[in-house]
Amino acid sequence: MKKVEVLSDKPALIERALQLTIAKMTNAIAERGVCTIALSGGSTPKPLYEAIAAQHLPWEKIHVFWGDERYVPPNHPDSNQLMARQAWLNRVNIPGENIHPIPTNEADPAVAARKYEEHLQAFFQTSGDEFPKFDIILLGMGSDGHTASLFPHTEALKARGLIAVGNKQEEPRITFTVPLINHARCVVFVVAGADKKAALAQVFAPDADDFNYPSRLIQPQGELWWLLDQSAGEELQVSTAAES
Ligand SMILES: O=C1O[C@H](COP(=O)(O)O)[C@@H](O)[C@H](O)[C@H]1O
Repeated sequence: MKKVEVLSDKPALIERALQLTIAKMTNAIAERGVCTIALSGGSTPKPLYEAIAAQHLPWEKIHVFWGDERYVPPNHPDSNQLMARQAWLNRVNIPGENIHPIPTNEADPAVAARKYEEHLQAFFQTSGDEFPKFDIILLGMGSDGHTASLFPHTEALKARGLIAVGNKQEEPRITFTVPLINHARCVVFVVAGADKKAALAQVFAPDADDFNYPSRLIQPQGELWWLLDQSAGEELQVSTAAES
């Protein structure tokens, strides 16, 4: 199931992303007693995290992971973990053990990737070829069509495990792989800004190159939502009807 919505502006986009995220969290808790959510980084989701922090939710039933991380210490201004803690997690009464950051303290990022993979397998009690099923994976998209830290024409796009080392030029990052994302129950892209328009046209084109526009590779078994603001999505032909 793929749904695309174009919202009038960024505040409307964040409001819709909030409504959808809360609905999916609430459903997961009602159905399975717990919600597992993976967060995106970058600049777009910060107001979404601030809005989630203002909700009354059963925080002890929510487990928070990250879909990608820059390979910097957790107190570095570029850290996706730091941004989510400041905007959301430090503001609510969520137990520390429900927060599952990507480690960035190993000399070799590949070791950190393997440790996060083991952490996921232990938490979800999966092994071998089995993939965890996240209730919600939030994603952003860069103006080059990357998502998480799956950059165009990088080895990480071909990874078949859970976690890979992604590279932005020479800079290492840790990222969920395409198959891990595609096993989610619900994937929500939240994309804002006119600089995303050209890449979005390629991501939605019937015959573009998946390795040039990695967001095309995200085709989950569960729901796929693309929430766009008007400046990003104005040239796409899509319905604006809201549902959840
Ligand atoms: O580098 C990253 O960028 C994307 C998009 O970020 P945005 O600033 O354009 O919102 C993000 O989804 C990813 O998590 C992040 O590491």
